[in-house]
Amino acid sequence: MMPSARPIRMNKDDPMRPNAQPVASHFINGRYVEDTAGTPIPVIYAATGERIAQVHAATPAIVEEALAAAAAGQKIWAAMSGTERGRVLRRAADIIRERNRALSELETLDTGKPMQETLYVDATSGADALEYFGGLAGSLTGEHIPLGRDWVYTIREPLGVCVGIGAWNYPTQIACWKGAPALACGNSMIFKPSETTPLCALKVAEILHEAGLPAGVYNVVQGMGEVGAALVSDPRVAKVSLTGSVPTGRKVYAAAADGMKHVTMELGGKSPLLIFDDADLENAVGGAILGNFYSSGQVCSNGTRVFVQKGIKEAFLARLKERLSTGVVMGDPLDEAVNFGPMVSERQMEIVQGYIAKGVEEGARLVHGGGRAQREGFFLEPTVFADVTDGMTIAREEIFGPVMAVLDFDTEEEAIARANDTAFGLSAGVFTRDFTRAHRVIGALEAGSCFINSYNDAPVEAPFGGSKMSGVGRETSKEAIAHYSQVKSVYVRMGDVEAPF
Ligand SMILES: NC(=O)c1ccc[n+]([C@@H]2O[C@H](COP(=O)([O-])OP(=O)(O)OC[C@H]3O[C@@H](n4cnc5c(N)ncnc54)[C@H](O)[C@@H]3O)[C@@H](O)[C@H]2O)c1
Repeated sequence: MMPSARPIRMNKDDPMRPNAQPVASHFINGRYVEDTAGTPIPVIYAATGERIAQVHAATPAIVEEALAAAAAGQKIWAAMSGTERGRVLRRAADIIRERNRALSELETLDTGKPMQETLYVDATSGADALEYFGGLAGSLTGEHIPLGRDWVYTIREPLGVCVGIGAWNYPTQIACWKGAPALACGNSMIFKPSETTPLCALKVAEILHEAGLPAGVYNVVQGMGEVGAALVSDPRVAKVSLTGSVPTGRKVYAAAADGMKHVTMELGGKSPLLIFDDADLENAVGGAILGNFYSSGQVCSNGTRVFVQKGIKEAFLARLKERLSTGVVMGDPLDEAVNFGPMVSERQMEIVQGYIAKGVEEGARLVHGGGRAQREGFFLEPTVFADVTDGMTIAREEIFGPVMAVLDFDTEEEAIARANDTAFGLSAGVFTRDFTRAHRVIGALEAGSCFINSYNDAPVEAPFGGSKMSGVGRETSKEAIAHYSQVKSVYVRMGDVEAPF
């Protein structure tokens, strides 16, 4: 058992670099906990390939400790008023904002994403979620349904112990997007971060407890798939929220179904971005850059199939190439001048390199990038393929890297049909100056999170999530409340019971 709160220590060998090594691997029942019998998980800084920390996967004893703590903590938490719960969440949001720089540095070390992103997006959006759901916590009420003399009232109740399982691209945000609505509703949470990025969620847990969260209400355990699977199948768990790939989603959904548990599935995508001839060229190019190269392309909602109408195609490609040639600054992501970081891991880099090779092999025209950057770490160049056709592998499978596929189209109807010809349905975007068309096209696209003349905005006030194979349920916004609570309905008879005999 270790002390529960401390700032990120500076590295003794390099005083300019924060020390990534956490106090211990897990955070359970309000404190850091270690069990070195668990499989070691190295934390690799993607910009250099060096090992910067190590944690241990949870042993069965750690999983049991977390489940017992979450079950006990949930009872205490649910007995508090919504306003009291909300106050804790809002206080945690304030602490996160005060420590934004240190938390952003940790996010950069965990993921390799540039400080230019992490300073403004990661801890900040986590704080937004805690603040937003903290604000809602006091108003999560049922309703009164009059039935003549009788009446029904409903009570919005927590589900119980919730399990959150994270992907590696937004470790702080995912820990908060799942934790904040769960806790606002009176649930407890056990969060298992991705084994690739185990550091940030520990800080979220630490800060929540510093803000007054009762012990056991938000716990973090480390581990690979089997730790996630052990949590999902435990009968004490009422709900599972996964952010991950479709193959993992299938497994987790099936395991949750066995215990009839609630699920939220935030899975992968191969989203279409439609650019019409009349679009503002600069904004369309900007949208395509945001939707393909932010976080080095490691964003689930990315618009990686960029359908460009033939009349604007050459101008679009020329301007895109120009902006990529002059604007990309690669380097140590801790340097705030850098705007393009590495792949999260060597493995992810190799997966993306495999897709680039496939693109070339299947006849797509490489118009920019395509190679590994000549530097240490797992950097790939931002890559653009033109003349991509619908059947090519790079147009069908999620790549999760900085690879844009540009496809041509003639008519609106054709673009919609081709955009929808995918098993995924996470996001979709349209760039046009014709607003009637914009709304008509978005209305016809099969996707959960859509954009008009913009791409990849994710404010906490708006629902986020996918349709088709991209997922079930919604995160963020008031919609998330329905996925972390259940309604009890109570019939109240004011007169006598009329029984048949
Ligand atoms: N829709 C979204 O909100 C969203 C956001 C980010 C990432 N993603 C998706 O996540 C994927 C990339 O992340 P990843 O490579 O970490 O995904 P992944 O599916 O490999 O792993 C996700 C998480 O599931 C865990 N896991 C693996 N097998 C499990 C099992 N059998 N039971 C329980 N847990 C298990 C992993 O340890 C990890 O924590 C991409 O497909 C991306 O699109 C989706």
